[in-house]
This record gives sequence, structure tokens and C-alpha cells, in this order.
Amino acid sequence: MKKLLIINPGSTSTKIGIYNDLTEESSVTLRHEAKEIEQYPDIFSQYGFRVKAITDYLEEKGIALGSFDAFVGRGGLLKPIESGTYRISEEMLSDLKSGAYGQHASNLGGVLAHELAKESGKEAFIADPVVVDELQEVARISGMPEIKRRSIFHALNQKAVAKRYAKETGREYESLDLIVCHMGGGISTGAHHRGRVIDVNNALDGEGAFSPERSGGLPAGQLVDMCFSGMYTQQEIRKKITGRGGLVAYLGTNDARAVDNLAQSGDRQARLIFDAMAYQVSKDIAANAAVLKGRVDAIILTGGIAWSKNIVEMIRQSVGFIAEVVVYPGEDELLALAEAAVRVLTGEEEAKTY
Ligand SMILES: Nc1ncnc2c1ncn2[C@@H]1O[C@H](COP(=O)(O)OP(=O)(O)OP(=O)(O)O)[C@@H](O)[C@H]1O
Ligand SMILES: CCCC(=O)O
Repeated sequence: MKKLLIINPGSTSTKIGIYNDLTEESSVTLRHEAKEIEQYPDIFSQYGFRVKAITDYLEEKGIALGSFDAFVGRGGLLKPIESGTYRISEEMLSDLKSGAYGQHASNLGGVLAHELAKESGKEAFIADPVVVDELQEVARISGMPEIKRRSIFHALNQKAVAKRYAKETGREYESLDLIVCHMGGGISTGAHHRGRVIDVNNALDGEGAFSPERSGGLPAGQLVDMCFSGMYTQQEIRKKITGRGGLVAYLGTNDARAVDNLAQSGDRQARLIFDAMAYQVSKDIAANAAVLKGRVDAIILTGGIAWSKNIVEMIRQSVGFIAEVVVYPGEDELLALAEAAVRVLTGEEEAKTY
């Protein structure tokens, strides 16, 4: 039996899991308010407070670092790579720390797993990072030759729930056409064609629906005018797109549950913005039905926001005509990371090299 420490830093939370092989011994989701996160200039500066959250949790549980066989983190903005489990190398670490490919909370997953593993001389891995890239060639074309579309999305959870659906319906993931929509701090909607995510919005960089913390796609001309108005620095504009966009910008909170409750209690602005998020998500789902040429086995809604019966119902009403809507609220990321590590530790799969 392998004891695993799983670390999943999200944009609004740090999720920690202690697993014995695939059995969860304990787990916790520590929520971070936008105010707490935004005092840090970049992701790597959050290292101290996130590592403390983990070591405090282990201390509370009375578990020594040395008792783990391996450490697994959710990674991270890296160069585009294929789906799989990766041993954390020096080159990967350097890209995650420097933000060479951009800033994302999951960059810390690989760094935290590596640093904690180093203290006890154990192995560290990441699996299905946000840069998994299976886009079909036509999906890379943006409309401006200088700009190539990129695949940045909740690959780990999208793949995990798609495989879960396949298993539950007695079919192979590789035989299905699915639309998977992850609704968390960011929102990504992917077209899964026979085991490959052939199109997906770059959820980090202003594509697709707005979300608790991201602006989503914007009218380009108005954005250009803002950029050159002299009123904002480049960093301020970037923050407005990723980090301070979406619900935070309209309503001052990244907590979709609070917005849902406000909307239900009659707050008109909260109602409008929550409806708009559901509206934009529905449009993304319908666009992916075209990508899959109308052959859609199921639409899967997942991520923290899928706990909201209200948003699920709004989306179901808009896209239910395409295929059945299946809801897996929250995410299976901790288990998916444990599975990835166990496959490597038992020799069933070889760890890939970055
Ligand atoms: N019952 C609920 N109703 C509505 N929203 C909810 C509910 N429970 C959680 N959420 C919302 O889900 C969002 C967080 O989702 P999740 O935990 O999937 O995000 P994350 O892991 O921080 O970020 P990401 O998924 O983008 O990596 C928050 O806005 C939270 O308020
Ligand atoms: C998973 C990358 C997208 C996001 O965080 O919004």
C-alpha cells in the first residue's frame, strides 16, 4: 500500500488529500477569499501561505511528512504536453516557479509536491496539468495569424469526470463524444471526441464564459481602447481578465454560492449577473455541439458551481435539447491525482518526462 499526499491549489482554494492507494484517509478544502489572494504580486509568492496550510493540516492530523511514499501536485502552466503522469524534473520546476508559461495557482501544486518530497527524500509527480493539448488543427486558428489559440483548461477534472461517466455507463471513454463543462474559479468547456479534447476555451486567457474570477471573452475593440487609454498598466488589465474579472468585478466576491443566494433573495444585480454566467456557459456548450457535429453522448457539468441546482437548471433548459445533462458537482481531482501516481508506483504506467 502506498501512502500519498495530494496537493491541489485552485484559484480560490487549496485542496489537500491523504490517500492510501486509492482510498481517501482524509481531505480538506481550504477556501481563500479574493482579498487574501490578491495581496500577492504573483503565484509563487503564495508559496509560504499555501505550504503552511498543508503542514498545519498534517500537524492537526498527527501525520509526519516522512510517512508518505509519494507526493502528487496538480500542475501547472508548462509548455503544451500530452495527457499523463509526469515526474517533476528540474526543468519543469524552473518553468513552474518562474511562470515562464504564465501564472496559475496550479503552478504551486508541482512546486509544493517537489519541496515536501525533497524533505523526506521521496518521489513527486504531477498529472494532466492545465496545459494538456489535444486540439485539432482547425481549432488552433484564431483569425489573426500572430495569435494561435492555446489549450489551457481544467484537464485533470474534465478527463476524470468524462472517464467516470464512461465507466458508469459501461462504455470506453475512447468511444464517446462528450461536452464537459468545469465551473470553478475559472470555467472551461471542452469537446471530448473519442478520448481527446479537440477543442476547449482557453479559460485562463479571456476565452469562453466569464466565471467567478475571469472576464471570459471580451469585445476586442473596446479592450484595445482600454489598454491604450493610459488609465491602466498592463498588469492591471491582465488582472481584470484573470483574477479580478467576472463575478468579482460585478459583485465584489468570487463566491458563486453567495451570489446564487443573493439572486434567490431578490437582489436584481446578482440575478442578472448569475443569469448571464449561465447564459454564456450554455452558449459555449452549444458551440461545442457543433464541434462534435451534433453527435453528443452527454453534456457533463462539474466543478464547485455545479453544486448550484439553480444554475444547473438554467443550463439544462438551454442545452437539454442537445443531449442528456449529467451533473458531477465538485471535482474528482484528488482521486484522479492519486490514480495517476498509483499507476506509476505499481508499474502499470511509466512516468513521462517533461
Ligand atoms: N453550493 C454551491 N452553489 C453555488 N456555488 C458553489 C457551491 N459550492 C461551491 N460553489 C462555488 O464554486 C466555486 C469554486 O469552485 P471550485 O472549488 O471548483 O474552484 P477552484 O478549485 O478554486 O478553482 P478552479 O476549479 O478554477 O481550479 C466558488 O465560486 C464557490 O462559491
Ligand atoms: C485551469 C485553467 C483555467 C482557469 O484556472 O481558469
